[in-house]
Amino acid sequence: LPARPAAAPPSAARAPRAPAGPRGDNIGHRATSCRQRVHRVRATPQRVLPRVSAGARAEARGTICAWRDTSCRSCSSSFPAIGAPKASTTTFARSFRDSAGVYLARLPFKKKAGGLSKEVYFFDELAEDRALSLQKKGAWLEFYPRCLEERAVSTDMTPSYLRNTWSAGKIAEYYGDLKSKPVFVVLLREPVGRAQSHFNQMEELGTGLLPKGLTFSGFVTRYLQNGYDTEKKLMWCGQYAKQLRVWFQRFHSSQFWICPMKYHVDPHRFGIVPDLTSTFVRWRIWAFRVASLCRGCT
Ligand SMILES: Nc1ncnc2c1ncn2[C@@H]1O[C@H](COP(=O)(O)OS(=O)(=O)O)[C@@H](OP(=O)(O)O)[C@H]1O
Repeated sequence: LPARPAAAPPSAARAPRAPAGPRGDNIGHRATSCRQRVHRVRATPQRVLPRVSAGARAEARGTICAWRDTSCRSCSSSFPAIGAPKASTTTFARSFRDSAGVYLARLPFKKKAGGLSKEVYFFDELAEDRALSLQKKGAWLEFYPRCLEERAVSTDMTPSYLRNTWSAGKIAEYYGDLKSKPVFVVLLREPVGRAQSHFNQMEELGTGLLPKGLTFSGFVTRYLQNGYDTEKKLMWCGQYAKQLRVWFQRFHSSQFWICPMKYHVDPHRFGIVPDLTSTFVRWRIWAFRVASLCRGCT
């Protein structure tokens, strides 16, 4: 990973000296009494706040500058869906991205869907071979909307992150001091059904990653006999407890929104919430107006 950009030098972070206030606020004034001196000390930190319009300030309230770098004003993903593969993440992504204020990365090299991308693979091993990579951190952020637009949530829904033990570390390193801010969506499906769905997809795609003639039932039998797993680790993909343990070592467990797939695709049947997705989205949009990550919003 590249080193995090160095913090801006103190002189750059410091706001220019304010002119003498006309209304008796003594910021920038010479303190002439003890009382004024105390007031001045308290007021000083406010001087580093950006001088932006009231509307923009309201929008930015509660957002956090990741790098204190005003050259880039794009917002990183604050709400990644990390898995699991074949657990209805595409359905989730579709309903979610149609909600107001929700943004997916728009990748110029992607032809379909106007470049909108559910799966970015930025924190995956694949990222190293792609146009996006951790080495191009700034380039990645440019694909997200700018701060202070009507953005509530920006997201990356790459379901392979959950199973990849390295993705948690990459994300934690990337966010650094702000790693307590993102919230991760995890949809989980009954593991054998998940594996079968994945197996079928690999067969249909003809990836060549399955041994010739192997049926799903033969695969399960071999797994039960000697722990055999395919090259794509289809059985490992369903071992959520082990995977989440790695994530919980990097992030606090309260940062994970974990939902069994059956509740997501058929909430009525379980009498949970009449419309789980939209309720969830509304709640999250509210939450992320407060907690979203952004870069350079000063
Ligand atoms: N609404 C609803 N109801 C029932 N089942 C649903 C629904 N949405 C998605 N699915 C099933 O989820 C499987 C695809 O999951 P993903 O979209 O996560 O796949 S992927 O990882 O993005 O490739 C895939 O499972 P299989 O059909 O067993 O392959 C989809 O049928």
